[in-house]
Amino acid sequence: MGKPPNLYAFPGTDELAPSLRAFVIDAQNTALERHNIFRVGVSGGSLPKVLAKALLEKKNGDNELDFDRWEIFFADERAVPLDHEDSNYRLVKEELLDKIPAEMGSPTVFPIDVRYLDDIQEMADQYEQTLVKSFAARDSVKIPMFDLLLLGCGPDGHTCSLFPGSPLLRETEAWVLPISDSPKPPPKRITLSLPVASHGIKIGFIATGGGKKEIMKQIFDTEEGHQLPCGLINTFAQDRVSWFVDYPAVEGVSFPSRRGNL
Ligand SMILES: O=C(O)[C@H](O)[C@@H](O)[C@H](O)[C@H](O)COP(=O)(O)O
Repeated sequence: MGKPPNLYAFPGTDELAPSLRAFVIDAQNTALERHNIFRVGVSGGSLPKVLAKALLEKKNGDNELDFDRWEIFFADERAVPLDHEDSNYRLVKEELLDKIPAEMGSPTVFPIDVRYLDDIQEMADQYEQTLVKSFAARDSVKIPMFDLLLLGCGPDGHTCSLFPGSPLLRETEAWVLPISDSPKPPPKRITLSLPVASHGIKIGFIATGGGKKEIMKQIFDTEEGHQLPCGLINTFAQDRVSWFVDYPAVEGVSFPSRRGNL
């Protein structure tokens, strides 16, 4: 596997949160030094809640996070209105954005263009243009390199809306792809392509709960697991990847995890 990913295990999310916070702040500071902007891609699922715990629970003043210089993009999004219960934008807004105290600044957020709910290819193309404007305009890149991607892991090994065995995994050109038959509802979505998802300067996976232990064993302990979307990102991105998990999620996993702080 080359340089293996980092696997950090904690008793629960209360203990995981401070280390995830340190990881995010480190990525932020590196990005701000490098190009004065911090571009983050986030997924839906259980992640936004854990992220909010990591970022917002510090008491006694917080000058470590500079949200004014954050740009938040969606690693995947469901083709629904922004106030729909399935919307990842709505989830991130309610769990995190709405709770950021004014004195900590305010991120610039890039939701999908809901004029294209009935044409997800166009929605994906438009979202790619959104990325082009932020990334290529500044850095003239062939592929956007997010300063930080924060991703989840589904019980089948999917990440973003890249599902096991999907032809989307073979995409080499497009940055953003439409999917109309997602096995996890709702079916219509857009997602970052595998090359973009693998090119994050830092990539953090968050996986918690005993429901993840079987897939974690596959991803980390088997050859077949390396072909699953999460496993492919581990293989491509190597030690740029850090997993933040709780003990129930890695029960029975042989791959060495480090316990406690980074
Ligand atoms: O929009 C989505 O469906 C998510 O982006 C998806 O990729 C999620 O991250 C995983 O399914 C893990 O979800 P949990 O963390 O809730 O298990």
